Amino acid sequence: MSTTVAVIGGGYGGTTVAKELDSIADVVLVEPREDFVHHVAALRGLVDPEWTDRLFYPYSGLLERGRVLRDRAVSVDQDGVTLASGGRLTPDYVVLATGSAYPFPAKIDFRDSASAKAKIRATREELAGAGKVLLLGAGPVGLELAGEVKAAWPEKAVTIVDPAKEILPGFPADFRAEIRRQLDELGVELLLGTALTEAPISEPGQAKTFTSSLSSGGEVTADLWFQCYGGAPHTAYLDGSLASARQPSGQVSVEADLRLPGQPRVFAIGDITALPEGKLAKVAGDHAEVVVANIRALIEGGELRTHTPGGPMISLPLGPSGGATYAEEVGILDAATTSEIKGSHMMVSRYEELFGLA
Ligand SMILES: Cc1cc2nc3c(=O)[nH]c(=O)nc-3n(C[C@H](O)[C@H](O)[C@H](O)COP(=O)(O)OP(=O)(O)OC[C@H]3O[C@@H](n4cnc5c(N)ncnc54)[C@H](O)[C@@H]3O)c2cc1C
Repeated sequence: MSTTVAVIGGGYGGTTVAKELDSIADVVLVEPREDFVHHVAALRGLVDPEWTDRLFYPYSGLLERGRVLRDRAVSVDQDGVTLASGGRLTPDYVVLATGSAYPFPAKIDFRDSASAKAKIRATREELAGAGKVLLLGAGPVGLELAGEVKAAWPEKAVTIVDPAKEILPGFPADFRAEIRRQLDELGVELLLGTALTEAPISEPGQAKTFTSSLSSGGEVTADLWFQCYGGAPHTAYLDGSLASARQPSGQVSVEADLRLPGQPRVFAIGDITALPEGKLAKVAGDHAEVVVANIRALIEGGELRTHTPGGPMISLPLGPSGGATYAEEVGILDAATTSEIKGSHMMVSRYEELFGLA
């Protein structure tokens, strides 16, 4: 009888595990969304109408033998998975790959793709009519969104506000300086070490002019704002003896072989893991490779592999032709290289291949 594997969450990590185990195990991928959403390109999808449809990939092309169950795990314990539909799975192995939530437009919280696309299009219309755009948060999402807005509408005023004193802590000063130089060149106003003293009167993404005071003195007026901070891992479903692996942050503790402590049959990968490394699709893919190798070893025999968290890395486009990239092995890469490796194509060909569209 074939080994059964339930993969919970069909994002960057989960789809890789499901696809790669499809030929050696009976795989069930549990995912509430109608389509895979290529969130790495979500901000391009907001500003550029040609990109909106390119964010969505049907799960139907992913697996040959296994199935994709359009459902949601409401409880996962040491013995199996309880689904929102009421069903129960009791596989040999469970891979938790439920990722994280992030405010729109960086992540899109609709499970049906028509509603998701309608929300993106409606927000783009609001954005198109706004002269002054305020982004709260100068992390990778706020900075990338500033670059996308400026690339699509150079005439708009874009201001980023963040209480931190510096952008992108943990990255080399030269990298931060290069990003700041390009933001200056684009005319993006960066207000660091300050915060709004009261919340904007409008909803995020809604065109409605407001003025708010800044904690450092002065005020800021904008026609529309977005929240560019506040990611949170999806792990509330952990139950039974798995619940103790859940940290106060919501992240899940894992051993070096990516199993939950004391759990021989339950793995976790990607954004939910409590590992000291960047929360990246690239990292979720690295975790997926280790888990695929380990489930294979558990089925066929052999040594288990371990994952060692890597150093800081980022590829930060500022529009299709701007931005910079940093990784320890390569150092700082310029705008042209960043455009070549990410900004011009947002890595869609990888997903066209994964979902059988290439
Ligand atoms: C704007 C933006 C740009 C980014 N750019 C890059 C980049 O250039 N390079 C890079 O490497 N990373 C990038 N990232 C980070 C990257 O998107 C995440 O690190 C990555 O999505 C994590 O993958 P994951 O598999 O852990 O989870 P996710 O991709 O978040 O997938 C989790 C899946 O689980 C599903 N799920 C959630 N709860 C349940 C449940 N209870 N039951 C079943 N399914 C569930 C969700 O619907 C989702 O489909 C970017 C992120 C954003 C927001």
